[in-house]
Formats: sequence, structure tokens, C-alpha cells
Amino acid sequence: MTSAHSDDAVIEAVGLGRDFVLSEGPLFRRRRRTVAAVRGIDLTVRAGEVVGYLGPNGAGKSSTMKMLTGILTPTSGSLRVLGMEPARERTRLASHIGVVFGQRTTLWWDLPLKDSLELTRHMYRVPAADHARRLAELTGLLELGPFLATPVRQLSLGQRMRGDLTAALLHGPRLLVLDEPTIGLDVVSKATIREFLLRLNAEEGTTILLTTHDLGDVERLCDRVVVIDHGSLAYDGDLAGLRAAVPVPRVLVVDLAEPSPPLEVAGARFVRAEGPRQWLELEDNPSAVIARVAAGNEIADLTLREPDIEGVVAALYRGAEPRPA
Ligand SMILES: Nc1ncnc2c1ncn2[C@@H]1O[C@H](COP(=O)(O)OP(=O)(O)OP(=O)(O)O)[C@@H](O)[C@H]1O
Repeated sequence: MTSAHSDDAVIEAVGLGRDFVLSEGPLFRRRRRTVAAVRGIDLTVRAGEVVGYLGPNGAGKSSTMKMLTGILTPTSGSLRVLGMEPARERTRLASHIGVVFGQRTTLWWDLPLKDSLELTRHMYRVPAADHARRLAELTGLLELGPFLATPVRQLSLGQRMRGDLTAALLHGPRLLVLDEPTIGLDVVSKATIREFLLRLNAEEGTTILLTTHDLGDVERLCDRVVVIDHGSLAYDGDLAGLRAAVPVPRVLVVDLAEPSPPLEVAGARFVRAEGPRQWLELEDNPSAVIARVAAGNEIADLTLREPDIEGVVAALYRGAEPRPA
């Protein structure tokens, strides 16, 4: 621990970086090339926060997650998780954090779920009484009862994810690290997982850091979003701030009385048409544009669409400069 470590910081990264050195080219003429997967990230996550760690493929999310959990050693900067240096104190850290990778399971494929969870208890050396109490709680909340006796290989993806979450939480970790926790799940399973995570955070104060490409996860769960691109932080703040920071135009959907050629209106840009419906990107304030459209056309209906988070993050990735707050 360092004296600079602040009390309620669960994650403290300063100038965190990770390079990979690749050897490329034909034998005897190999060239070494360095890929900077993570470049000088400063990130503090405080107890009780739910943080979405977003970015396009290859942005450096997994490399960051691996450093946080001690699987990968940073090549620059400093990193403390719950006051520990993950790569050096990986085993001790493991008893205070829970990790779930949506695409992989930590459960034993051939064992019934409850036996798999029992093995997890031994791995984390959780006393039997604590385990039984916590398993009963989690079984209730995640409705595991009907499939506790089912071998893991026969579980649906949603059931397995609930099992994996249980395995990650049986030892009562203070930090939960989730990599794509709802990937591949149907709408109902996603909602179950999201509600559960919100409750876990509210009732136990568990800090949650999650990567996701599912913007519903972000909208429902995250107080704060951190966007990483090419290994560097592109945004750190709340979702409303992200929406406001990236200039994605609002869209006016105009239902005309009949199909018409593309509207040409000052302060708006025609995007597309489908029968009598046209989409216009607004460059001016909506009421001015609506008045201009109404002046020359018969309108059946109008809807103003705020940019959705998908559009905002996509714009950020495309390199739209965030506006100063
Ligand atoms: N073991 C490795 N050896 C060499 N390069 C690597 C290694 N791991 C990651 N990289 C490179 O580092 C960069 C960041 O990769 P990383 O997997 O962290 O991104 P990501 O944001 O998790 O992407 P995804 O959403 O696709 O999982 C990429 O350019 C990747 O090719």
C-alpha cells in the first residue's frame, strides 16, 4: 500500500500502460514491433460506483481488466485494487474480488451446478455456514433453485450466467469485474441480470466495473461511463454528459400526407425516406425547422428523436471531438 492511496478508492490507476512486443516477419529477419494496448490511463473508481468501461473492439478493455485482476502485469504506471498491487498479490486480491467473463465459464462443465459452487467454496475457503447462507440468498435472488442439480453443460446461457455470477459472489467480494455479462442473452435474462446487479450494488454496496457492447446495460446500470479508444481515455463522466459532449444531431421524423421528394429545408439535412416518412438531421433548433417544413408541406405527424447512446458512442469512436463541458 502507498500513502497516496485514498480510503474509498477501490481502483486507482495512474498512468497505467501495457505494451505487447510482437516479433514479426520471416525467420532471421524478424522485426520487433510494440503494440501499446493501454496508454497511460488515469482512473479512480470509488466504493459503491457502477462503472461502464466502453470502447470499440481492440480498444484495450480486456487488457485493462486483465491488469485489474492480476493476470497481466502493467508495463508502465501504477495500479492499486483494494489497496493491493494486482499482479504481485493476485491470490490475496482474488479473495476480495469477483470476476465473470461472459464468454467463458468458471464452472465445472460436467458437474451439477451446486457441486460446482461447492468446489468454488473450497477454492475461496469460505466457511460452510457462510456458504450455505449466501448460496440460499443468491439462489433466491437469481432463481437458481430449479436447475441447481443440473450439470452445467445442460444449462441455457442465461442459467449458466446466473450460475457464474453466483460463483463469483459466494465469497462476498467488494469489487465485481464483469466482461460482457449479458452477451448472447435474451431480453428476459438480461433484465434479470441487470436487476440483480442493481440490487447487489444498492444493498451490499458492491463496486461494479463492467465492459459491454450492450447499451441497454449502460443505460440501466452505469452511474458513470469511461470510454477508451486506442488505449487512451476518450471520456469519463455520466451518460447525460457523454450525450451532451458529443455533437450527435437530433433527428426529426416527418410523416407527410403522401410520399414526396426529399425535403429541402434550411437548418436540416435529409437522411432518408420510407414512403411518406422522412428523416431529417437537425442543424438548427427544432421549432424553426418544423415551422419551415410546415410552411411548404402537409404534415400528418412529427416526432423528435434524441440521439440514443449507441449513436453517441459511435460518434465518439468516429473521432468526434467532445465539446468542452
Ligand atoms: N497478448 C497479446 N499480444 C499482442 N497484442 C495483444 C495481446 N492482447 C491484446 N493485444 C492487442 O492490444 C490491443 C487491445 O486489445 P484488448 O483485447 O485489450 O482490446 P478490447 O478493447 O478488449 O477489445 P474487444 O472488445 O475486441 O475484446 C489490440 O490491438 C490487441 O490486438
